[in-house]
Amino acid sequence: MFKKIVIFGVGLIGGSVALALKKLPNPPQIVGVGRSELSLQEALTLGLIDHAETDIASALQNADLVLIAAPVAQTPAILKAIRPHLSAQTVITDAGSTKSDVMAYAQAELGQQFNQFVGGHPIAGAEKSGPGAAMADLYVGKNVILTPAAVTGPEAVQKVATLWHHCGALVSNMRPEEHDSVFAAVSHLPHLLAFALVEDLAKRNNAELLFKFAASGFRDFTRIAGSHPEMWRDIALANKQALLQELNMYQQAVSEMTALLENNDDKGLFDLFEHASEARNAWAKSKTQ
Ligand SMILES: NC(=O)c1ccc[n+]([C@@H]2O[C@H](COP(=O)([O-])OP(=O)(O)OC[C@H]3O[C@@H](n4cnc5c(N)ncnc54)[C@H](O)[C@@H]3O)[C@@H](O)[C@H]2O)c1
Ligand SMILES: O=C(O)C(=O)C[C@]1(C(=O)O)C=C[C@@H](O)C=C1
Repeated sequence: MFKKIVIFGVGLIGGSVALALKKLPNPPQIVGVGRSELSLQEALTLGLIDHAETDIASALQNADLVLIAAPVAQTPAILKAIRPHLSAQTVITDAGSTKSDVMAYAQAELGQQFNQFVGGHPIAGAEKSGPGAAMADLYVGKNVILTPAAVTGPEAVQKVATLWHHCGALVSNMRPEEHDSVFAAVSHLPHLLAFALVEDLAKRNNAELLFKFAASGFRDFTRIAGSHPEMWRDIALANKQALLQELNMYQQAVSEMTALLENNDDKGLFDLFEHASEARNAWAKSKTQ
C-alpha cells in the first residue's frame, strides 16, 4: 500500500514509525523533513530514513502519505508548506498529542484537501526525545486514536489505520473534543504535576540534599518531568481549557486530602488511599491482560 512516506519531524515518534515500517517485507521509501539539519542527519545515520529532504516539492512527489510528528504548534506552518505540492492521492496525518487544535489547523490550511487529512495520536511514548530515542516496537499493542472529520475520505482513514496496524498498534476513533478532554485528565495533567513538583523541589535551598535521597517513589512520580519542554509547552497551550478544568479538580482533591490530614481523619485517609490503590491496581492489571 505504501511506496513512499514523508515524515515531518523524525524524532522519537516519527522515528519509531520509520523503524517499525522498515521491518515490513516490502518497506516503503522513507523521506525525512526536519527543522534541525543536525537532527535530520542523525536520523539518516541511524537508518531511520532513506533520504533527508529540504525541498518540500521533491519530498512530496509521489508520496502516498505524509506524517507530521513535530511539536503541535508547528502544525500550521508545516501544512502551509505542504499544501501547494499536495496531490489528490497523498494522505496527510499527524501524531500530535492534542486534536481539536490540529483538526482546526488542517481545516484552515488545507481548504478543499481537508478531506485528505486524518488526525491521529499514538498513545505511546517516553520522556526521551530525538531520533536516537526511536524504537521499532514502541507502538506494539498500544492504542492509536484517529479523529476523522465528517468530510474525511474513508480511504484516507483506511490508509492511516493501515499505517498504524503495520506498527503493531490498535486503532480506534474519537471526536477531537472528547480526545482532548480524556487526555487532559490522564496524560496532560500528570505531566504538569510532575513538572510542578520537580520545579518546586529544584528551587529550594536544600535541593541537593532532597535529590540525594530521593528514590524510586520520586523516580516513578517524576519520570515524565524529564520530557521535552517545547512539546509540553505546545500541548499545555493547545489544550488549555480542558487542562485548567483538570487542574481545578485536582486542587479540590488536594484540598480535601489536606483537610483529612489537618483533622487527623484516620478513617477518611485510609478509605481514600484504599479506594485509589484498588483503582490503580485494577487499571495496572487490565493493562497486562
Ligand atoms: N513523546 C511522546 O511521548 C509522544 C507521544 C505521542 C505523541 N507525541 C507527539 O508527537 C509529536 C512529536 O513528539 P516527539 O516526542 O517525537 O518529539 P521529538 O522532539 O523527539 O521529535 C520532534 C522532531 O520534530 C522536528 N521539528 C520541529 N519543528 C519542525 C518543523 N517545523 N518541521 C519539521 N520538523 C520539525 C524536531 O527537530 C524533532 O526532530 C508531538 O506533537 C507530540 O505531542 C509525543
Ligand atoms: O510514557 C511517557 O513518557 C509518555 O509521556 C507518553 C504519553 C502519556 O502521557 O502516556 C505522553 C504523551 C502522549 O501524547 C502519549 C503518551
